[in-house]
Amino acid sequence: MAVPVIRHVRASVVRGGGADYHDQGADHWIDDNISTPMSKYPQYRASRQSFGINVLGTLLVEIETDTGHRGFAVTTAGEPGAYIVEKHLARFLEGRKVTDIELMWDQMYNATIYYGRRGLVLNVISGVDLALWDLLGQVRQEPVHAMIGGPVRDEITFYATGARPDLAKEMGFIGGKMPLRFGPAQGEEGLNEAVEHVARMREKVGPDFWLMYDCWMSLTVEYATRLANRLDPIGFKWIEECLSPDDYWGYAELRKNVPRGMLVTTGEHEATRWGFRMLMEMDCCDIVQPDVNWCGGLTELIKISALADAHGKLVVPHGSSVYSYHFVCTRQNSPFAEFLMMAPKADKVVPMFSPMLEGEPVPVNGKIKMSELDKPGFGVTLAEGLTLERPYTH
Ligand SMILES: C[C@H](O)[C@H](O)CC(=O)C(=O)O
Ligand SMILES: [Mg+2]
Repeated sequence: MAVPVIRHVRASVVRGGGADYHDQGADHWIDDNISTPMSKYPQYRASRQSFGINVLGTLLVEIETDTGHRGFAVTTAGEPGAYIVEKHLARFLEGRKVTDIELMWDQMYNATIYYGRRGLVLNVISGVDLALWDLLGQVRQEPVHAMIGGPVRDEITFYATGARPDLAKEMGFIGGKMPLRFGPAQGEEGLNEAVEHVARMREKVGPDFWLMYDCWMSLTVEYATRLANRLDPIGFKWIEECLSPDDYWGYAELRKNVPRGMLVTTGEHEATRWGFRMLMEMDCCDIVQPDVNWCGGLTELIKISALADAHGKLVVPHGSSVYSYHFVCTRQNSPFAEFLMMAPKADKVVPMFSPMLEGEPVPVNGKIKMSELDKPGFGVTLAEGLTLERPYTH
């Protein structure tokens, strides 16, 4: 059988939620007084949108073959991402067989290395890579999970990230990860409030439900160590992304400092096998959290995961909806997954990439059954009625 050849690559921008899940309206828990590296500036403390967390928006990558097959994916990269796809990366796809994914990845990475390696460029490469996997699934009429080894369990178990772990418990999740609202910018009073908040939540959820803090790169080693020690007696599962992703040395120190049994997690803003190699060889954390939308896509996540397995680390990907679900179900060292609560008050389950995807599965009683993922590619289509803008062509 002749292998279909890629004919067209298109990149568009979509605003309002979707893969850029920080691009929400007013009064959303995800933008309400969260400790960040910008919290030291009072004018940027109350809202992450005030310093531009949502400037990029969602990038949509669509790929079409000479046989009329189509694949697509969304990621966070917006208009600059669209430029990179159209003006730079499309050349490595058009004319290639749909099965040449490894080769296309290698060319995209090496051709952008002089201005890329991580951040925006890797978000874009991830988006293209995921669209290629979706396309291959459409051509073969197979789910992505089946093409990367197949499921190792019947369902995926989730913890929830959001402002209301107490409600997440009622919805069947195994744990609740809260945004840290008070960090070094609020001094001792902030630290006390952060600890008291967990104590109040522990009262509501009982002794066994996991509680975690997402510190979104906003702490110092000294502050994170004190916070971890104060939280330990309350029962605390993990402390996440306490430091800048560049501070591998700080993470290594923090991991030694935290109380025995408390986990240190990080990696959502790390990219490629080489970035994760640093985290693992320096023993920076217990769980790595690559975001398949940002770390280099599925092609790279498979390598990161193998590296993590060899280092005895769990891989619990950050967010990323179906792109993460199709991976997590295939790996023994990814025993559970994250679900980001995108309802503004975190009081109900809505699809993580709302309102962009049709057919996006959601956890029911904290679980998604494998049968939900048994559709070609990533099993989703673009929602109807979206406003797509294609700012560049090639
Ligand atoms: C809640 C966090 O600040 C961030 O918005 C999401 C994240 O880091 C995570 O889900 O993990
Ligand atoms: Mg996080």
